Amino acid sequence: MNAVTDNNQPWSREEFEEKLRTKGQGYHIYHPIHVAMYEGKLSKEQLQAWVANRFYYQIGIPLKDAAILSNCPDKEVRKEWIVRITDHDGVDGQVGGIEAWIQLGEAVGLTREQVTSLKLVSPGVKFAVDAYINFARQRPWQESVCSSLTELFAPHIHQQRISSWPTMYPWIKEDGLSYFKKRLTEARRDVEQGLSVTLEYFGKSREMQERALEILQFKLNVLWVIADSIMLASTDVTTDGVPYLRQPVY
Ligand SMILES: O=C(O)c1cc(C(=O)O)c2c(n1)C(=O)C(=O)c1cc(C(=O)O)[nH]c1-2
Repeated sequence: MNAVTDNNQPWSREEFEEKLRTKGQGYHIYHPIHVAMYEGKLSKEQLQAWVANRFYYQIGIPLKDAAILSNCPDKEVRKEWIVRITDHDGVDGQVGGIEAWIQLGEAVGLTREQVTSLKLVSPGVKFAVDAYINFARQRPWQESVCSSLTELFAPHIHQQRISSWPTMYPWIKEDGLSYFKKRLTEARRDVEQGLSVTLEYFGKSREMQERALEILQFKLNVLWVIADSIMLASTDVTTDGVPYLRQPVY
């Protein structure tokens, strides 16, 4: 077998999964705002800005999942995928992720209105989240499933917050952490489904496997830009003595 043919061989299922997992090196857990958050270095105002901005991602996720459902003709996949929407919206009297996030907002000292009005959301966060939703509207459903695979890395960052916040930010009410606790189990289940679709669908050729890695990189970029935008919006920057306007005026 010559080198050219060799390069075009698909990776084995295990190798392909390993390549996807290695992408975790670019996860937003390593973004300066998340490192500072973990180390207890954020001010109350910065944490509030993070929670208020991230709310836009939280409400975008069910829209993204509804777009995936609308593109997916496979009933068995839809039956499993639909749970992601009820996880966030709530069902049968149970608090969903969106409500739990609003409660997180209240636990860090924001009002419900401050969170849900979206007045504190920066333009960069809107662009990034909208790009993720639009990707799911426009691309084949298997590509959108692949883009959700940053969830492979999410339990680690959620666990970090559960362990560090009570010590680093004792002023945050303890029940504010319930969103992250709830996601620990949900994300593990989601990842099993997302990974099996991705390994199967993109596993057919090296070209498709490489496409899957590109898609995962796109999603890592979405998360990174969200973090960049929040950091900029919550940091005092001065140009020539003129303070940077932290919140856009609509
Ligand atoms: O707090 C985080 O850092 C974080 C990251 C991610 C992610 O990696 O996309 C998700 C979540 N949280 C999350 O709570 C969540 O429900 C979620 C759904 C998805 C998705 O792409 O479908 N990602 C994430």
